[in-house]
Amino acid sequence: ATGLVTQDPYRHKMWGMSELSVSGGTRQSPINIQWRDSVYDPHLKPLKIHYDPTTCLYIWNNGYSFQVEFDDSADKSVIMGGPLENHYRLKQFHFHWGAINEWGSEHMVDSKVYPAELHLVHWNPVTSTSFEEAIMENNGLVVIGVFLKLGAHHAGLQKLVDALPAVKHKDTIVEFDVFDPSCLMPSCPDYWTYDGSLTTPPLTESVTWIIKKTPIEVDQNQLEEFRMLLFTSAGEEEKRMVDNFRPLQPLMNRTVRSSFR
Ligand SMILES: Cc1cc(C)cc(S(N)(=O)=O)c1
Ligand SMILES: [Zn+2]
Repeated sequence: ATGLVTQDPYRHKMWGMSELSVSGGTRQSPINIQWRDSVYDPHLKPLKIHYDPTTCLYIWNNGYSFQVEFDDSADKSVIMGGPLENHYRLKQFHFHWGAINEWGSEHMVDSKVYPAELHLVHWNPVTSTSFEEAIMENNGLVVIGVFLKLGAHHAGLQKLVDALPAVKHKDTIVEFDVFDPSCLMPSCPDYWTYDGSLTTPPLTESVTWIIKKTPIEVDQNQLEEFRMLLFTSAGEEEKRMVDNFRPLQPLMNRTVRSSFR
């Protein structure tokens, strides 16, 4: 993983390992999850996921990743259970990936890095009145992380991949209706959970992370489609959208809990 340092993905942005952690940063993300240091918590419940496919709105390229946005004006696509005290609404999901299959994920497991990582971002409608407010709230957000590994073709992901050429450039958008992101979840219920932060600005320490233990499989062509997106807007000199992951952050005084023995 030392190679990663020279591959500092956001070398053109000062919020990787090199910047002063945000607000005294005691709970920054991503982290390396040391399996043997994680603590089984028998009080952790199974995660309950109820996504309504008709809440899917559109896909857009935000200059960091491609993002699928959902209608979060009601409790239609929600998660509950797991480490959570109440339900959280799905707002968006996006991915992080590398230029090659040897790296790309933000979190690692025993220093193993995956070629990509899916983040499903949810906010707490009980303690916040909007997603924007929840970003600034302690535990205002829950992000589910799912690792992607190279393997079989993923039929559910392909619908998303087929739309990517329409959002090649930064700030482009395409309608995307009726998609159920549950198809991107592994069937294995096991997860780790820890308190962390956003991995992109504003890097606020408002996230309860739920990292699924089992990766989903996608094929080479699907990963290569991610890598054909651009960081840059139409008309600018093209910069391929790759290595859009933040470097590992110090664990500091945190314990990662597991839902499984
Ligand atoms: C709210 C939010 C926005 C963005 C762009 C990225 C995240 S992350 N990578 O921490 O899941 C969260
Ligand atoms: Zn993310």
